[in-house]
Amino acid sequence: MFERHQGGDTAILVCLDFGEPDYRDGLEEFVQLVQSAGVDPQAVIEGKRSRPDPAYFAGTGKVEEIAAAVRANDVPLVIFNHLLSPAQERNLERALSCRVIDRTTLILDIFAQRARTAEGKLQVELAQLAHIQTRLVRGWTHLERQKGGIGLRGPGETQLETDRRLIGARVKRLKDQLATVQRQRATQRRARERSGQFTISIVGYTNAGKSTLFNTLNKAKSYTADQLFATLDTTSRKLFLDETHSVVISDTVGFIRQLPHTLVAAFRATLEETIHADLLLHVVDINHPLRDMQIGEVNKVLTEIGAERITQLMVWNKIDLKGLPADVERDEYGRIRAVRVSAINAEGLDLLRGAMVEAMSKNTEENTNP
Ligand SMILES: Nc1nc2c(ncn2[C@@H]2O[C@H](COP(=O)(O)OP(=O)(O)OP(=O)(O)O)[C@@H](O)[C@H]2O)c(=O)[nH]1
Ligand SMILES: [Mg+2]
Repeated sequence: MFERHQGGDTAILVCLDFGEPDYRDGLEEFVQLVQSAGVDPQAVIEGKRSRPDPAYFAGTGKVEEIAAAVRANDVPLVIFNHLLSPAQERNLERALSCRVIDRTTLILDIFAQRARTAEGKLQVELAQLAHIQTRLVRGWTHLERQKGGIGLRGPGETQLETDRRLIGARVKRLKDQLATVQRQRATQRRARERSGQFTISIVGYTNAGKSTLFNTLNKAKSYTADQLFATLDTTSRKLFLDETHSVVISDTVGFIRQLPHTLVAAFRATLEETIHADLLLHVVDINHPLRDMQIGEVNKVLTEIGAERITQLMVWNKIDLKGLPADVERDEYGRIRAVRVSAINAEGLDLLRGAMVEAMSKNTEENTNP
């Protein structure tokens, strides 16, 4: 249904949060996101959002600056690190004579490229359709002859009605298919619950090292990479913590700030594992300059999916990069707050296993003595 990204795309990036806190790091994350989508950034236009001209989002002078960069670099695409309304996108495309996409379309495209399982693909397509539906009012005709690349599917104006109907029908079919998958998952989960199996979900910001931790703990092979959103589908394994304790542990999709709502909604099925976990391992890159923001964003998404009450064990990862020792942090009551590890070197994983066993026994105590 969509033209897949062909690779080799080039783009001008626009980030208008200049002066906001964490501006530099946010920009760096944006560039990384764009590269994760397989797009080659040619230049970054920076600035502040313009108040007087909301239709353009950027003021007219800024739009001219972007247009000049588009011409100078001969790029077919401009990517904004912001959510754009359909009207803003349309106005900007007219003014710049090239495709304009927003942060949501960018993230959706990365997800579309990464989805591996049937379930993951269904969920991404559903999210894309939801995003497109709001954009179908726009005039596509001015771009009709351009081809390829992310964010572009070019039905002409006359196609609009047909497209709306087709999309509606497709959304319904996808939802039915997803419902089937969800029922299967629920059945599996109930079977696990009946067997009294303790379940743990690894959660965290994208690129924190969740899959690396999952692999090292399981010595299994799950896809890791230094790119954003390497993992999109939930993988679960049975893990023995010691002679007497075993758990089912799941690796999950990473979170990012401004994760599109449509995507969170679509990924509910995958995140079901997280909602029903007995314990969350919240993995954080201890060296990351934005780690506090990242923790906050992860907790925000957890609240959004109804998982905010599940006990969290913080895992400060990548201590090797700072030469920090593995360690367990406890609060004033002696409860474990966090464990410092290096997932890649398996440093501190014995401490982490111990902490998981402790959390398990706490949990059982609470359940038997309410
Ligand atoms: N130095 C160091 N690098 C690490 C460590 N753990 C993970 N990494 C690296 O960090 C990058 C991201 O690791 P992943 O395990 O794919 O991260 P993730 O959280 O699963 O990411 P997504 O699936 O994209 O959300 C990879 O390049 C890993 O090699 C660690 O303990 N130390
Ligand atoms: Mg991963």
